[in-house]
Amino acid sequence: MSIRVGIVGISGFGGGEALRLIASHPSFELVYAAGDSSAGSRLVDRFPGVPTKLAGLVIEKWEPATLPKLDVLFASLPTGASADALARVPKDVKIVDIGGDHRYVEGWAYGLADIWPAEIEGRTRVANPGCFPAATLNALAPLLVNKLIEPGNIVIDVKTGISGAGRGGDSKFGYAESNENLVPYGLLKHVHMPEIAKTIERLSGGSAAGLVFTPHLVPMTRGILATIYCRGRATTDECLDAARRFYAERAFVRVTNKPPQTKWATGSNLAFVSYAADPERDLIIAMGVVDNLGKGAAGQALQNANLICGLPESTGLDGAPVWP
Ligand SMILES: NC(=O)C1=CN([C@@H]2O[C@H](COP(=O)(O)OP(=O)(O)OC[C@H]3O[C@@H](n4cnc5c(N)ncnc54)[C@H](OP(=O)(O)O)[C@@H]3O)[C@@H](O)[C@H]2O)C=CC1
Ligand SMILES: CC(=O)N[C@@H](CCC(=O)OP(=O)(O)O)C(=O)O
Repeated sequence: MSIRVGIVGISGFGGGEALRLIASHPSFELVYAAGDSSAGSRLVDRFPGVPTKLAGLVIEKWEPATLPKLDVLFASLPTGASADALARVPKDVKIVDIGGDHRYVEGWAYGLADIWPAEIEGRTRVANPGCFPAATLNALAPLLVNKLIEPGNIVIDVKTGISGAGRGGDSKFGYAESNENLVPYGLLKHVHMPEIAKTIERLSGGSAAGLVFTPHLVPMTRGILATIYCRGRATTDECLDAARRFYAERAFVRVTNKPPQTKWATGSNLAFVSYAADPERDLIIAMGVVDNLGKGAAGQALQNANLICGLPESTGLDGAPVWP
């Protein structure tokens, strides 16, 4: 069965990763590519290594009124640039929005594919979580659901690779500014705080009022490591056991005894979670690792597309990570 898919924002980092994954997906056929300044280029001009079958596909100027017949559209546009345009996409085209415009918006499923796949199946509009929520919520979910931590007292410290900012990102993310540099940003008000807080509240039934979230840019291309400080009396083994039970049927979340490393996930849709706890100090440290372009963007987007198309969720996503 061939499922006709399109990508708008294909020249960007998220769209380019969606292209890479779709190119080897057994059921998805890429028939439409769109963008803005890249319109008119063939895929091979932007991606010299693209498989031959896709090389001649021409990137079109993004215009929802002129879409070809599509089953699924992946939107990977700057946050703020997709809401109006996606509202004009015909209802029979399923959409997975990788950007931030539809998270916790009426009519859209919040696509935490490893945590509530049943809420995504059968939907036609899915908002992919942000890259930081993807890393942190997979680590927190087993603790929150099993009431092992206080939902109102969580401190999240996150490190991200530079590709998280996109290729259209601010020039302050150039090599000279980023190499051998560590940069905290978005303190106290990062845009991902509301979706993290809402999900903590949904999973725990309590308030996330004390949430602290601080991201840092680190000089690597891909990867996110979230180190999350929580209050709770469980032991390390109890946290690991809770996570192993919670993810027993899930294909993409690996629970590890060792603290996870960003390279474990590179190029994959995997999420790694682990825990270290000291009950006497009322302290649980949860750790989560993803590739920001994998589980943090295009990988989870394809997992969500599989779910809404009625395919096994791992279809086209079970390749091993890149190592080293
Ligand atoms: N990078 C990451 O790790 C993650 C990104 N995201 C989100 O995904 C979205 C895309 O991010 P990312 O790929 O990094 O960004 P990039 O800056 O790398 O790419 C942006 C893309 O959007 C296209 N675009 C911009 N404006 C328009 C427009 N008006 N009409 C049509 N196309 C347009 C650009 O096309 P052109 O080149 O043709 O102008 C380009 O393909 C953002 O919302 C981002 O926040 C989410 C999770 C992780
Ligand atoms: C390094 C960097 O800048 N990362 C981005 C997160 C990327 C992402 O997930 O963005 P959306 O929520 O807009 O989809 C940021 O902090 O805003």
